[in-house]
Amino acid sequence: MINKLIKKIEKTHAPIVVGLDPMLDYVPEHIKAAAFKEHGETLEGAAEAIWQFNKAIVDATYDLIPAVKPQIAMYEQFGTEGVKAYQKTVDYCHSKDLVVIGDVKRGDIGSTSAAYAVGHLGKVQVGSKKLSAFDEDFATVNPYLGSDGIKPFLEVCKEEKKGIFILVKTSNPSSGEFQDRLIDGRPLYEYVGEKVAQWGEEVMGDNYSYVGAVVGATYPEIGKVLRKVMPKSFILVPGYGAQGGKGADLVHYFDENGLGAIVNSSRGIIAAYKQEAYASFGAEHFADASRAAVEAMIKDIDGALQAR
Ligand SMILES: O=C(O)c1cc(=O)[nH]c(=O)n1[C@@H]1O[C@H](COP(=O)(O)O)[C@@H](O)[C@H]1O
Repeated sequence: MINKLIKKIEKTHAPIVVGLDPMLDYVPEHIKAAAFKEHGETLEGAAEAIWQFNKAIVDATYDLIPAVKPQIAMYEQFGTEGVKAYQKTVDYCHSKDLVVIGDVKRGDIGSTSAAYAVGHLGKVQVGSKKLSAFDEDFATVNPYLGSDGIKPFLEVCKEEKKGIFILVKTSNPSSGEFQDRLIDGRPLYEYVGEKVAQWGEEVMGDNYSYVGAVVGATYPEIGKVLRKVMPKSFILVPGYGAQGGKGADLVHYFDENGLGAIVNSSRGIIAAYKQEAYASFGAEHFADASRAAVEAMIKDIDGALQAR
């Protein structure tokens, strides 16, 4: 899957991923009204609204982008109906040939991680059959439990040729509380980065490993260091747009060929119609606003890469 992701980035010239994080507040009133008319103000109604919202955004942007990243929390808040909307979104994105990064941030003791890995990336044994469940292409993984929480994911990645992005340095304001702590004079994120590089050696694609890393756009100096620590790991870079990251900050996350990183924006794309810059589209044309925001993001990142 890492090879497919890279091919798609080369084809679209867009090292970006659209984050499908559909909070109900971002869904325009006309979509909510139609969903509530059919299902009432219920969890089912909410799930229908976020699904219709996602579908319109995917339809408006899929030809410009290589990948999407649905964040499962936004769906889980609506219970099983929300999880069904997550699944519909994953399947629909696959039908549009998009690479799907399931932002599920899993990781546990070995046996439990194995179940997460099987459910999200692999196939679960049911009687004589092996069945795919969520079937994303990549999943985000939390490394805090150490190697035995990661190894089951590596096994499934090997079998299925899928991938993971392991949290190394997250974009949030308090990420330094633990991740920047010095151990023998070096920050914890560097140790985690080294482990990511090591785990990645076991599951190499053509040029990059199936094991990637998450490094937030909000800490560009750290991104520069970690690019060197993990030369064969693709970096998923969240924190662009709504959290303040800009193209010019991100050039060091990429290799000399403009590969090696993929930048996520969620609210900046899906709720673009609520921003001043795209307000002229209006809520009716929210998906066109998302397309314009994708085009602007590609231009910003490509411009920064060309200028370096
Ligand atoms: O793993 C992630 O994707 C992630 C890691 C991180 O360090 N920071 C981060 O913001 N994310 C996710 O990336 C998305 C960012 O959303 P926006 O700030 O709206 O672009 C959310 O789905 C977050 O959960």
